[in-house]
Amino acid sequence: MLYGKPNLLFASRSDVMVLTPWLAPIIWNGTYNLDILNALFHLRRVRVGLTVFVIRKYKVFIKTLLQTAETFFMVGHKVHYYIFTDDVQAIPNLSLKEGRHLVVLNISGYKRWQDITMRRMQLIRDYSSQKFINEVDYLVCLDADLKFMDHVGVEILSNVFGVIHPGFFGESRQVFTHERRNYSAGYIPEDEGDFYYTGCFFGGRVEEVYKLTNFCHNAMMEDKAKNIEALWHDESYLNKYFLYHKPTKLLSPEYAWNDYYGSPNVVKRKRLVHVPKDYAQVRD
Ligand SMILES: CC(=O)N[C@H]1[C@@H](OP(=O)(O)OP(=O)(O)OC[C@H]2O[C@@H](n3ccc(=O)[nH]c3=O)[C@H](O)[C@@H]2O)O[C@H](CO)[C@H](O)[C@@H]1O
Ligand SMILES: [Mn+2]
Repeated sequence: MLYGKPNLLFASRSDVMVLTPWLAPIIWNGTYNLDILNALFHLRRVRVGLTVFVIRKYKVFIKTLLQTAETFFMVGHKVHYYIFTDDVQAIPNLSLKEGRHLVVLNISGYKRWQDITMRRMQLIRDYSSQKFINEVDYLVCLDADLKFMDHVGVEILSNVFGVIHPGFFGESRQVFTHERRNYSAGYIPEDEGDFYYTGCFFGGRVEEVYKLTNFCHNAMMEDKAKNIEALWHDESYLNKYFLYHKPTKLLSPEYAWNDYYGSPNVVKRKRLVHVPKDYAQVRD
């Protein structure tokens, strides 16, 4: 493996935080050498599962997500796409590159969009212990209304990782839309919270994703028994999990961009971007 020697007296980025106070790397463009990482993960023959849910009208998003993933996601590595859907026929049968597989998982779905988004935690948990654990090393869990526009590879992989929401990376705790009702299982006190993490992208080793999704699902069920729902649903419970079980790697907002937030200087590449959607159209 040939590459330039790392220089201890040179900071890869001086404009952003690249290491959290609990010593987890924050992945920004320019902070890593992809050749080194690819070589290490190839030696481990890493297998990556990507989960996505397309229930009811969200089927319109799947083709773009898969097509762009074939170009930009984990190129050269083994990939399993796990598509959870209520309509197997609607999933396009794309021809995939070598070492990449499409697995369509038939589920029944829920009526309310809030339940569809929250119940992803329960389903990912259950499939993690019954299936994913036997087939892949890492899971990457994504929203459907996304498209890859640039490289997303093994630099994201770690025991458990989260992505900093593009709307809040410069904000104070008061601005974070954490759940603030102390009787909710998603509650985060006003003087706690590190970052605001997006619900659209998280992952890690299958065992860790099992723990994360189990926590979030149980928290949601606790609230449901009290007839409440956290402010931003699964995203709120995810933020609660990450507060007390800190992610071992964080991805910068490059990994969950939304053009609504323009083009700030610190964001050099927009890797995974939201596809604009008409809420009235897709959510019934
Ligand atoms: C960018 C971001 O932070 N996204 C989060 C945010 O809103 P979003 O507005 O991005 O949520 P969304 O409408 O994309 O729903 C989340 C996901 O659930 C699935 N789905 C939803 C409805 C439906 O009828 N069919 C279906 O398949 C689909 O995979 C979708 O991408 O808040 C949600 C909870 O409120 C989730 O935490 C999302 O991850
Ligand atoms: Mn979304």
